[in-house]
Amino acid sequence: MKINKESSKHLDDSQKKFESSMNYNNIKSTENICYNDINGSVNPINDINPNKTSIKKEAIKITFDTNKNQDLAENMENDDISEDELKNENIEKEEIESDDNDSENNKDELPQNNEDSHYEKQNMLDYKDIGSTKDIDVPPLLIDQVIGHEESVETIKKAAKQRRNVLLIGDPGVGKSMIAKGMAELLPPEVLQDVLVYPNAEDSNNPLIRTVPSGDGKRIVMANKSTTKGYEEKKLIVTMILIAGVLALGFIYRTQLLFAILAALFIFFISMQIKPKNITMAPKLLVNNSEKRFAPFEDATGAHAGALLGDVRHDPYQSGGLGTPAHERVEPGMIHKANRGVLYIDEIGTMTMKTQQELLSAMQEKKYSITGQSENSSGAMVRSQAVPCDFVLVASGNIQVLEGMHIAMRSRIRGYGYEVFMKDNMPDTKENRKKLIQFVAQEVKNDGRIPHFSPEALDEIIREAKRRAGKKESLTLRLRDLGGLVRAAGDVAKEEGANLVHAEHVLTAKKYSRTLEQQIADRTIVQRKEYAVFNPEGGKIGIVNGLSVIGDRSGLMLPIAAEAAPAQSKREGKIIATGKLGEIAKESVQNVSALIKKHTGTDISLYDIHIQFLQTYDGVEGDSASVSIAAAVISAIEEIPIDQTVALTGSLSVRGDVLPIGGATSKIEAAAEAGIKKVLIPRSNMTDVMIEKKYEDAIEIIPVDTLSDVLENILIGCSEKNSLIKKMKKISSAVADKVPKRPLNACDMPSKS
Ligand SMILES: Nc1ncnc2c1ncn2[C@@H]1O[C@H](COP(=O)(O)OP(=O)(O)OP(=O)(O)O)[C@@H](O)[C@H]1O
Repeated sequence: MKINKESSKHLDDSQKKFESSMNYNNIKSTENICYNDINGSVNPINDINPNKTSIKKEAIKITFDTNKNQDLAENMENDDISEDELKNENIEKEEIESDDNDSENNKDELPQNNEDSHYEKQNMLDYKDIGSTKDIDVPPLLIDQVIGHEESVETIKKAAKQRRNVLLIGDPGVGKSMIAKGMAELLPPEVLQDVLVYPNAEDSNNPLIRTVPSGDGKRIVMANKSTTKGYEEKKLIVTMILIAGVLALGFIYRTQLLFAILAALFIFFISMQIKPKNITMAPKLLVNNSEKRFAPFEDATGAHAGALLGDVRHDPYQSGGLGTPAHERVEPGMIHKANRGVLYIDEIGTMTMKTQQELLSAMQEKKYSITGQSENSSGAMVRSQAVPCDFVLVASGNIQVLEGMHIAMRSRIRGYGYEVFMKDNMPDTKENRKKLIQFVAQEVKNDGRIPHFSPEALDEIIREAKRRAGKKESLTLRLRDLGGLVRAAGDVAKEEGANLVHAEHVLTAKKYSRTLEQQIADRTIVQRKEYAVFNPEGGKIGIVNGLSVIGDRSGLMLPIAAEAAPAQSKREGKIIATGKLGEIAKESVQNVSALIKKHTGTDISLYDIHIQFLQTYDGVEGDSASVSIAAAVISAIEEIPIDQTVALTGSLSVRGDVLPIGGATSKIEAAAEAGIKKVLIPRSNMTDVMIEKKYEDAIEIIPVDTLSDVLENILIGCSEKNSLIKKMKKISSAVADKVPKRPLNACDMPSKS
């Protein structure tokens, strides 16, 4: 086993942070920490550390143990650690300790950081004190159930008070529609109105509109109905008497029977047509708010023009006065139903410009006439008086939605309201974990079919929220997805007849609730292995195992091949990249050429360099493959093989520094799934790593800072590799500064720890 000294200090930080995330206190060292696994057996913390690799175990000991040398000596016995390495470890330890001391001394300078770490160590999560989520009170108001968007909620409360429009921009499932619904609860319900539509005696195609306080509309229509009922009963009796009389005469005068039947039918038909004035003038209740406790909330997402703006139904019997009166065919739109309430439109940019324009004029005028939306329908002849539609618009979508949004609409929201950008994660603090627990309690209550969650199950949910955040010290706010896991875990527990959801139910649910992208990624890995697109063994020139992300959080192996051929053009060589590259990916390919020239001294203008993203039919975007591209190209030019047991990811700056990327955890998991033994990731991503327990022993995670770190870890071949690294050091002083102080590793094949 080899010790990666570079990573030890970093691991120290990661370990401390992870430890605190696990809600363990009263510990003297990491060795005291145990947890129960699915099978109920007690395991040391090393087994649940996401950053844990064989190397990291050592690093942790170095960090926490007082008898370090003794441990190292033990490790030497168990593993192949040389005395030199032991010395280096001592130096490393001293460095770590002095760093720690430094940070102690810098306490005053860095109050925030130290406060945080102190806080992480000292505070216990309160949720261990609760029996289950049953003990958690769910706030009655929806707006108070919104987790993690305190600033947005404040803005919404302000907007509700002043009846302002709001534009919510954020990722799917972060609670935009929930906030909009919550806003409706904050608007005063006592000012609601009902809307009635009456026929217009002078112009039947222009029905009249009347607004009354909410509840009155229903009363007026009911009163009218009871009058109508009495009249209809009387009319029926008279009609029956007349028909009976005529038929009786027909029977008396047998020869006239046929006439009598025809006369009876005629009487029946006429009586159907007779309607006194008070009935023909009966109103139709267009908007009924009588039952509403809160201001109305109308979700008009994806509504077509008729549903949004109101419509008048077609009547094939319009001519001759035999059809349904125009006012009875008038149908309200969502803008009218949302009067004095909230009209919510998700993905507003997908609405046609015409509909957005109409919506805009409705917002400006606060009233909007209803007319038939189809030009070929008789409804288009009808136009009601203006119907009130004084709503608060809450529009939402992701950032791209702005492109499809009518410019005047956006300006109107900005001028008379607020624009809110919603977060997709929140800091991992005690307070926020409590909020997540409240979220689980809410989801259980709202679902109504699943059992409550035990503290260990909550622990597992919080850990998953941390993983899904994909960012250090953060918890995800994509709570719709997390709610899916809560429900799936509840279903598993229910199936087993458990009274509470336990940690093992959450773990089982995680298997069932894999996203489509995760399933596709799994299948792609199997396929690529089958067809030998990549093979995690040995070394190959110009082929590197890159890593990418599909969907939200699914990693995928991205094999990249590079080939360098003498330039065909005398003036300069070309970089030719294939595999459906997006703009950012193309730019990163260009940047790599500058880097290679600068850092290896090779004039790549002498070559035509072909870079292929193997089997990427869906395209590649982002620059997180730039490190991989650089490694593949350097390997191709210098003809030094690349270790195929290693995968890597990272964005390369033009100075050769490896910069952080997104989706570190899922990329590492994808690499482990593909049988990769080592993965190189940017050092600054180390604290983001929260890999699943099952991958912990399968893969070694190595943090890298610079391109030379990458090459050191990925190239195979003793003399060529060393001379390349030396050349790089010599050529670029910038790189030389970044090269680690430690001596070069002995050249060897990758370790199989
Ligand atoms: N911040 C949050 N606090 C509490 N629950 C949340 C939050 N975000 C999402 N949820 C849960 O997820 C569900 C779906 O959220 P919601 O529909 O509001 O998301 P959205 O941002 O509007 O998504 P989309 O843009 O896809 O419509 C909510 O009903 C709630 O159960």
